[in-house]
Amino acid sequence: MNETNKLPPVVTIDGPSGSGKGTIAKLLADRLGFVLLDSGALYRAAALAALEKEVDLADEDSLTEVARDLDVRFLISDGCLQVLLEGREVSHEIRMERVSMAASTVAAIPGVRAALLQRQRDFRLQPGLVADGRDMGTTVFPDAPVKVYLTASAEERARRREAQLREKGVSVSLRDLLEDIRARDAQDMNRKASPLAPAKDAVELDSTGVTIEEVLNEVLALVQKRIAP
Ligand SMILES: Nc1ncnc2c1ncn2[C@@H]1O[C@H](COP(=O)(O)OP(=O)(O)O)[C@@H](O)[C@H]1O
Ligand SMILES: Nc1ccn([C@H]2C[C@H](O)[C@@H](COP(=O)(O)OP(=O)(O)O)O2)c(=O)n1
Repeated sequence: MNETNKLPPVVTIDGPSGSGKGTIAKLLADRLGFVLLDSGALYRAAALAALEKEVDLADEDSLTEVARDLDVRFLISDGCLQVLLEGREVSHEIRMERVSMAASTVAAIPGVRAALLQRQRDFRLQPGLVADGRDMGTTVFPDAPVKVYLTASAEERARRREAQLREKGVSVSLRDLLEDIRARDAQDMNRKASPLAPAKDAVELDSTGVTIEEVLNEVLALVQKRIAP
């Protein structure tokens, strides 16, 4: 048995915004009793810290410093992920649209990604990890036995976001949401450092018109096949 075989197993779920990564990762982690890593929350917390410190989003050195010094903690409370930035609850704030776009901008900086790499790997604990993001299968956990690349059409993803926001009492035009999604896709896919792309050994699942339960069952079948029970 080599070192890799002794490490806890990882299921990576990468894909663009609104493809259902977070939903599937949470359900899967609950079902398997695995640890959950929402890597986007880490980039979002870094972006919020930068916005609050009024750091110029073009100043790569200062943003790298913000990421290195980031005081962020994740707690699970009543089954929900709570994000604490310098001890303050920011779970809702980091999901705001201005933070989403800033997170995508901050995440394109190689120094920021390097500063957050080990923190993500530290989530790999027994009995296993489910990690969602953009580069979980390509860069952070390249040896993961199960890699999923989840997609859905941009229109469907915008509709999902609209429904999600409507539920929170926020009304946003579908056209604006579609524009935001396309802008973020382009930024995340075209950057040099760990761009959003399927790992060579990832299984690609298109969730357009597919229910959450059906996606979950497909991923569970992969887990059963590739991770020894
Ligand atoms: N297969 C699916 N069919 C319909 N709605 C979905 C599906 N997967 C996720 N959703 C819904 O879409 C929204 C965005 O999902 P989320 O998991 O936050 O996406 P991501 O983490 O990829 O940005 C949520 O409201 C979620 O309930
Ligand atoms: N592993 C990751 C996770 C997120 N990011 C960046 C790129 C994304 O646009 C932002 C926000 O990610 P997040 O997964 O929270 O976004 P969505 O829920 O998919 O809308 O962070 C990244 O570069 N690498």
